[in-house]
Amino acid sequence: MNLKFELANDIKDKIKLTKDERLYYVVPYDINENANWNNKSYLIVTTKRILVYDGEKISASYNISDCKKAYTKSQVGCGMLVVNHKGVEKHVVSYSAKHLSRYAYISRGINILISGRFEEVESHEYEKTCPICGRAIPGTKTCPKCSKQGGFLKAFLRMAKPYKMDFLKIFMLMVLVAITTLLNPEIQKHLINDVLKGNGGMKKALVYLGVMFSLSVSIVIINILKSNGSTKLGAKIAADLRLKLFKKYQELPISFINERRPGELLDRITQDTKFIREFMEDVFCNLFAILFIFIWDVIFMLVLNVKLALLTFIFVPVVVVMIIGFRDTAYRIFHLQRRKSDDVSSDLQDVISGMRVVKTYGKEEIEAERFKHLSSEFANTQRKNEQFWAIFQPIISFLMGMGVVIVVYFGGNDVFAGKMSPGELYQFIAYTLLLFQYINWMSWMPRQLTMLTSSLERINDILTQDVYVEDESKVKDVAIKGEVTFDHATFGYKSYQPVLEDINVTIKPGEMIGIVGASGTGKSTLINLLMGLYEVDDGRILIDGIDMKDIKKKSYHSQIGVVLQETFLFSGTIIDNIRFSKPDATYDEIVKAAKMANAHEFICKTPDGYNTYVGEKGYSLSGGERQRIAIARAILTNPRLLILDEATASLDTESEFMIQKALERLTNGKTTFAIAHRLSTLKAANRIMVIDGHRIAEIGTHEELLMNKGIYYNLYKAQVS
Ligand SMILES: Nc1ncnc2c1ncn2[C@@H]1O[C@H](COP(=O)(O)OP(=O)(O)OP(=O)(O)O)[C@@H](O)[C@H]1O
Repeated sequence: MNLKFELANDIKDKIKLTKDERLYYVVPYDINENANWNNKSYLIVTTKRILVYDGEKISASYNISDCKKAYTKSQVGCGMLVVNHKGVEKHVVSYSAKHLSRYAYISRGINILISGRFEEVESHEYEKTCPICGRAIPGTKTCPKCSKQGGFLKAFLRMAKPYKMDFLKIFMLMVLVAITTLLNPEIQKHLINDVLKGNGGMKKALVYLGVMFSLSVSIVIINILKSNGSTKLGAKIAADLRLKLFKKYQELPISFINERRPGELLDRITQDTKFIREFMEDVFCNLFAILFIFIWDVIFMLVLNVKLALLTFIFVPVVVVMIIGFRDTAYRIFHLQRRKSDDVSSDLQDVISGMRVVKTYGKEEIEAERFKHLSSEFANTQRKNEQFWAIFQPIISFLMGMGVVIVVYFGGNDVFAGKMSPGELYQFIAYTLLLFQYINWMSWMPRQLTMLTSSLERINDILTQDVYVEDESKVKDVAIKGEVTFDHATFGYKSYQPVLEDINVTIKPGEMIGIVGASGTGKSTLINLLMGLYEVDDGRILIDGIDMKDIKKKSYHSQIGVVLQETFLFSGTIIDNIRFSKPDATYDEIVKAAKMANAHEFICKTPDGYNTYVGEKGYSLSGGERQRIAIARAILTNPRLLILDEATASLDTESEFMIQKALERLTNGKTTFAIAHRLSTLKAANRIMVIDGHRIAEIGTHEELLMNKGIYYNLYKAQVS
């Protein structure tokens, strides 16, 4: 997200930077003091001042040294930046919702300057609206309308690069097809002129027929080889793209995955790669052969009879203009169709994974109705798309076909006038028919290319996303002892909405800390940060005094264990699921872990013991059983840091007892973060941390917090009574 827009020179002159003053942020604001839309107005932040440029003049200026704090206020569809200037809250600028994130960064940047530091804030978020056309960007990194110019060929070449040799082989076969195809009319001319006009005998005729036969057989053989090669190449490219996308999904930050709908991500792997494969099989394998034939065909026609050739091409410019004219419409409809397809896939995915809830509440009909609506919207766009091509393509074929009529009429006249031999006219008509046969094929090209462009764009949107790559020279393997420090840690899922602010706490190695607080206060967020799923926006998380960012992710994750309320089991056997945390664990290690997790007994009672297949999400196991598998998973890696998120919530007393016992074994001597709503489950905790109002509201032992008579005391009282 751009935080430093380019300023015109006349505005720069008005800022009048002093000698040691630097320009840090320049961002537009679009609502003026009368609540009207505003253009070309900027908020400018230098190392010393906050300036407001209202489109004509610098209308306000605040010295940073006089400010205490900057913050943003979100309102419906808009927001405002406020600074505390000389003790008075000053409204600096207002902006529409599209700038909410941008101003969150700016207020953070101003606060850093207020605190006397000079780090510049950067934003890795993408723009939500296109800076060129101003439209909302619909689920892709760049605006589909503005990005498509010139980008397609590059994207295609980038995709094709690893398969150079395969492309070359197919290309050679295409050239062979073209040569053999173009030779046929030449032989036919000789057959008519040399043999049929009475100059040659049966022997000569048989020779020509033999050559024609051999050419036809060669065309068939080369075509088979070519189609085979293209099919293989198409399947190979599609498989490679699927794998690349899959790997990329795993590398992308969880925030990116959360922002996209599952169906949309799924469609890019299944549908878009399928379009590319189909393009390779149906279009690409003929593309160059046809272009080659086309060019030579035109040359032959011009050599044979220039006048006739030019008359044949009379409609070509009309067709080209039509194709260019309708390119944008075709592109837009295709993009819409792909998005509607995403909607259908996402809804289907939602309903299938939430089928239990749907059935429990008897909402099958409502869901079917919703699906029907989405499906018919998709069908409508698909219909519009097909209708468009159903009209467009025959018009193009018709226009091009008119050329044959012209050839027959004018060519016939030339033969009658003795300017052309019948063989030459036959050859010319053969070339014209060939030309129109391929033009007809090419009239499908805009459609195929639009499909390919749209799919390539959606695939590239994912593949070109920036991912955080560890700098091998900076990160290191660390044997964790277990001290965890939150040092002024601040984080929000949305940059303008902090969930946790200025968290400061140190947890000693082996300490168990309970995390409590009302629902939605940020308990899970705290452990999400600790699990490395998100990075803090400000401040640091230190593990044994080392910034988490400087520890190799693989090394860190191999030393943490997690037991969450909802245990996700992959489709596979129980043993596979336990082994997930440590793929090289031996059978004995797994059984030992399962015994410690109080899981061995129930596993032995399942039909195939450790080899029992647990279906998708492990539905065939009870909540308590799944939980114990998760504990066994955690035990297996002997983690130094343990994260328990309501591990015993919603379990019956017996299960809870079994799990408590297993957890006691697991947590022994390990730094443990345990979230709990039922405070009784935190008896073993050394300290308890209460989160409220984005911050740590209270921290201490159970007894200390009770004596405080604060939030914890009230929560405890409410639960006991
Ligand atoms: N992936 C997400 N994207 C955006 N906002 C989120 C996300 N996850 C949580 N939030 C928001 O962050 C806030 C804190 O959520 P969090 O899950 O950390 O609360 P919690 O204290 O664990 O709640 P609970 O006790 O109900 O589980 C909530 O307002 C929630 O809506």
